[in-house]
Amino acid sequence: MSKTFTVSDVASHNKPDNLYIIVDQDVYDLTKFQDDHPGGKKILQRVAGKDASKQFWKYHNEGILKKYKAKLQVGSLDTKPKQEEKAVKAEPAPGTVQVKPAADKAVRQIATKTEEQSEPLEQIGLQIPFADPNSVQGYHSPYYNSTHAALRAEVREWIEAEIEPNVTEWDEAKRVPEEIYKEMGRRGYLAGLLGIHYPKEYVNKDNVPKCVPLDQWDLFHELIITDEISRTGSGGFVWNLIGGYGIGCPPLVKFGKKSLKDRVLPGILAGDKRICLAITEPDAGSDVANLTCEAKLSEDGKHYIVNGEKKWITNGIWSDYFTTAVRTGGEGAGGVSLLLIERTEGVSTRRMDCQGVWSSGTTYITFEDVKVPVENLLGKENQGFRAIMTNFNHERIGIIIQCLRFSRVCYEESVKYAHKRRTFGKKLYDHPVIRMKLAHMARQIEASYNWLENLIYQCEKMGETEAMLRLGGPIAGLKAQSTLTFEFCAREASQIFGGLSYSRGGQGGKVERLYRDVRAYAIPGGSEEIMLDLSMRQSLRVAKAMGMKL
Ligand code: HEM
Repeated sequence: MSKTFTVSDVASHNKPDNLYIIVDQDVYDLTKFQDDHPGGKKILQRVAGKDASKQFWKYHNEGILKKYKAKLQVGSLDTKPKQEEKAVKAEPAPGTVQVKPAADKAVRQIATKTEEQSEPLEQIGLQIPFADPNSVQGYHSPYYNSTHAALRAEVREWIEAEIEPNVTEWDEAKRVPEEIYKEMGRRGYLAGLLGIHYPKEYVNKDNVPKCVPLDQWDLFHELIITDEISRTGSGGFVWNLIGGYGIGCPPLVKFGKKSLKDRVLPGILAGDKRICLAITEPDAGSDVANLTCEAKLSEDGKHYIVNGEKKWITNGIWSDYFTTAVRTGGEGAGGVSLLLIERTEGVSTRRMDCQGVWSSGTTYITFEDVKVPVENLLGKENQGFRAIMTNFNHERIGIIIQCLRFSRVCYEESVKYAHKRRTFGKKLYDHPVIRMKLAHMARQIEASYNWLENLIYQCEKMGETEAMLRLGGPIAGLKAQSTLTFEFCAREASQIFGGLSYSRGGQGGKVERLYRDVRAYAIPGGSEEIMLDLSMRQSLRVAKAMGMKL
């Protein structure tokens, strides 16, 4: 791999049975690969022995090289600088600014000189305006310090190197290797996604994030993990890792008995066991108070016997534990409890085929005479409704973070593509109608994201009850705002990519996938209609109780 070639060395490998090309001063042997090349072998034979960088970037994005480099690269040109910058593209798209090492160093010095949160943090990424939160593009922010910057850099490096090149394959296969989930545990990320302090008492001390002192862990660290894994542009991937866990585990941590937590939490936080949230039923979605799955106390009072069905349960097919809403009492909200059901006799799960989030494992569950020890009751009997409602705020914040990053992915992919695709003699970006689309995407993303950061800050500062009362309305409003933003951005990106986002995979692959994922965000966790209505009802009800004057 470390072999050095001159341009004329490469030129001699110019036959179908001896086919080398140059991309960005690296040399690739495509002799065997040409038969498998999805774009055809003749197109490769036409550039055999030549520098094909321009043609390569016309048809592919960064992920391709990340995926195939190790397999196909045989060396580099003698003219290639030894200490090359990390950027993989030959020419950054015009309009994008690569952070220069000197500038980077200066920014780093600023960041380490003081821990004051108002100083700009280290810049990462391509610096395309609005493609990242401006706090990582050298702007001031009151919310972040150097521990946030370090965590973001750590997660981004992992995702770019080991996840992004494989996400499409995993999505098509409708599952993510179990090893990736375990890695979330080993890195200590799972334990940091519970909407509370970092539960270090349940985590092996070698498996915690090294760049953040755990007593400083806050909701912005959680935001960063979710935001960065969402850069993959796959709702299925994100939900595979944190979809079931992020909503199923918090009720166990908050309301589970100590003996139950001691027994099951370490395995879950380590990524060895999986947990999901089972609330929705074939006949009860947003209308949680009317669910029918019943749990009857056995005569000896030692078990609940559970019977019922749950539908659209994320991660259900892979889960060992199900945080389940059951009816233990009479009708309505006052008869609902939360139970941790373990995978045991009487629990059956089957995968559901859905429009989007393919690798998330959407599941139909049946419980038939399942015996659940009373020790597994989370909180008090018939008081589960409140716990479910509190949990919704955390779930919705997660959905908002993901939707806004997916919107950025649609925008970022569009900006890059608009700088390389030419129509009617000019780049797409040079057509005002395309810039208008990008501007409408950016303004919605930025406005929503600033609201998100503000609400997370409020969650950080308020106690749980105050947050539940005063933030339920705004969080519901922002959930609707971000799913609508996501839908808008996916649509506009799709128009910019044209046919490339109509077929699966390739350059428009992320946009095509996200377009299919939109409904998985706009419907669950409270549909847009219910969210908008709740945002008014809840906000005004609470304000009235607090002395609002009309
Ligand atoms: C290291 C060398 C190369 C690798 C590993 C590679 C790999 C791939 C892959 C995986 C695809 C499927 C689409 C995607 O996932 O993006 C593809 C499509 C394609 N490739 Fe390549 N390729 C290479 C070089 C080239 C070169 C040099 C050309 C042109 C001279 C080319 C032209 C195309 C075309 C036209 C398509 C179809 C694009 C479309 O469907 O819109 N490839 N290539």
